Amino acid sequence: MSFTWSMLQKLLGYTRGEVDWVLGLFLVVLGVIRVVQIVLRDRKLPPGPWGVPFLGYLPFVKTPPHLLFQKMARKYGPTFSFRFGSHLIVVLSDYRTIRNAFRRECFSGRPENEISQIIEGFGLINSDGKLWKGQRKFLHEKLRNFGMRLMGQGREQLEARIMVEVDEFLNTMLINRGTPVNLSQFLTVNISNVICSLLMSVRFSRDDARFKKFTALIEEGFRLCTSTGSTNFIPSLKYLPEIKEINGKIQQNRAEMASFFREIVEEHKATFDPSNIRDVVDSYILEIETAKAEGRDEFLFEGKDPDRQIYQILGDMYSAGMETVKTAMSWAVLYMLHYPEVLENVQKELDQVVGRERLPTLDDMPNLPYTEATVLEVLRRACIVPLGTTHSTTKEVILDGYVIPKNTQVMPSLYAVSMDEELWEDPEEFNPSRFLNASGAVEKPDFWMPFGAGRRMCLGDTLAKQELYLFFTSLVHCFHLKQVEGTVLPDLVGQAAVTICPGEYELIAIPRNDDTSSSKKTGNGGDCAVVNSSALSVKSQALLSSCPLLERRNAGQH
Ligand code: HEM
Repeated sequence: MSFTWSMLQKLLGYTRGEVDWVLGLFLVVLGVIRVVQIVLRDRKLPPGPWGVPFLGYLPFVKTPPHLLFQKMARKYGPTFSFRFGSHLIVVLSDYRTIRNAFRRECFSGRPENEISQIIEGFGLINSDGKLWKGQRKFLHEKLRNFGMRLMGQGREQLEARIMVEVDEFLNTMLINRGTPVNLSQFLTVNISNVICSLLMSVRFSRDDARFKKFTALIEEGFRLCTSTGSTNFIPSLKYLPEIKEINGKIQQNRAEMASFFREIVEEHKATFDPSNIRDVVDSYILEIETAKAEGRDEFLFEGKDPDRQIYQILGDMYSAGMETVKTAMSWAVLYMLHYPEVLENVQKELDQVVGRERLPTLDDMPNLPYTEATVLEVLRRACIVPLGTTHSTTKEVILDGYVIPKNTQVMPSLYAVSMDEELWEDPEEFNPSRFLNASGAVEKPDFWMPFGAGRRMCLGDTLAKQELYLFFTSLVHCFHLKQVEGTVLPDLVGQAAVTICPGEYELIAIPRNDDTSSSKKTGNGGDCAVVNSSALSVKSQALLSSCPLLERRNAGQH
């Protein structure tokens, strides 16, 4: 150091004190220029709090982020910004702004972070650009072919698939009638089976060791990724030994998931018949073959390993489509226990429209406005995915007069929208009638958006709505639902992570036909004409026998 000083002194012909002074001034000027640059740049950003150097606003996050962001929107306005570590975050809380922004391609990127580096751009949820666009279009089209559509041909195919699981779920409830049950545990296998059968023609039984392993891996994956969330904002944390260890476990967890999916894909390849496309895996195998034959495999996967892409798609669709629907169902039942008068109204409507001899179908939905409104209200009030997914800007953009730089993380505060007092009267209140107009028909406003909006809106919203409707209506049509005496129900605030889940609870289900004279004996020794609907069994059997993969696992060979 002293060598540098003396060199400088000699070179410039100044004294030591003068060099110190000039250098000091130079550093101050640099500092001032940087501050002015930041102020000028940030002046065009949406307003927001400052935070502290290096960590930004992270140390101030003491409440669940969706609640904090709702408060911040009241203080800074519906579009605000702050820094988490080195990342600039913009939160949108106004439904018009969310819709306007997310319909633009420049808001459809995904942030670069630890997880995206591990995933390496595979799959759908964490990919972006041309690859994401191609995958989303392809999956959207294939899922529609498998009946994921609101109207028209093919819808009954998906309905039959869901009803196979509803049937089994109701029978499990029947076996356990009159005793306290944890609904969420019973739902896991049947909701998993809907998405697994659609994706890869796999159905598990509750006690299947592979199912237990599979769900344990998914749950562990979620937990591990959440525990390293801070590295997404402060990347240097990844060098800490604990974080290194967790990242190693994430890699190991992913390798085990990949070997599970590899087995499924190899089995599909061995039994593949292009004239009988059974599921999403078959659709991919066919598309890859065709693309290769036509020399356009580059277009489909941008040169990436096609099998790895299928594994990631299966993992993405399963993790996005299983926990969310199960959580929505658990909320729906918890709301019914908190609001028994709503449950009674739903049951009355079902009795009048559907009758006591069969289960509700999708075709009944237009004639069940109060029931449909109840499902809409559960999705609004529970707001299962409170902050949607994090988007990223692919270039500098102007939104509502603000300049948002490239690579800014943009979060939709769906929770703030569903609890906005200017949009909803008494938003805290659970009130299905808010979705009914003066003539009693369902009216769904533009600001009902539990599935997000725009280009990256939920890909499974139709399936989710149909599953929720069929599981929920079938359950309440067949059973009285009661709180277990001497227990306290969980509150309606829930526990927040990526999704908001209700606390654990048990309930007692009593078959509704127990108290009518039209009871029939079921194979399980319970009394419930509706659960024993023979029309349902015919549909379910037809679906099961149409696909040997489904039939085999159902017969318990795995
Ligand atoms: C009640 C159930 C569900 C809710 C509340 C829900 C909600 C959401 C939300 C809010 C987003 C993010 C939208 C955004 O940030 O712009 C999303 C994305 C997504 N959802 Fe769902 N979802 C549900 C069920 C499902 C199901 C059943 C599937 C699959 C079959 C699914 C597949 C996806 C996928 C793949 C994405 C990411 C789309 C992309 O990145 O392009 N979701 N969902």
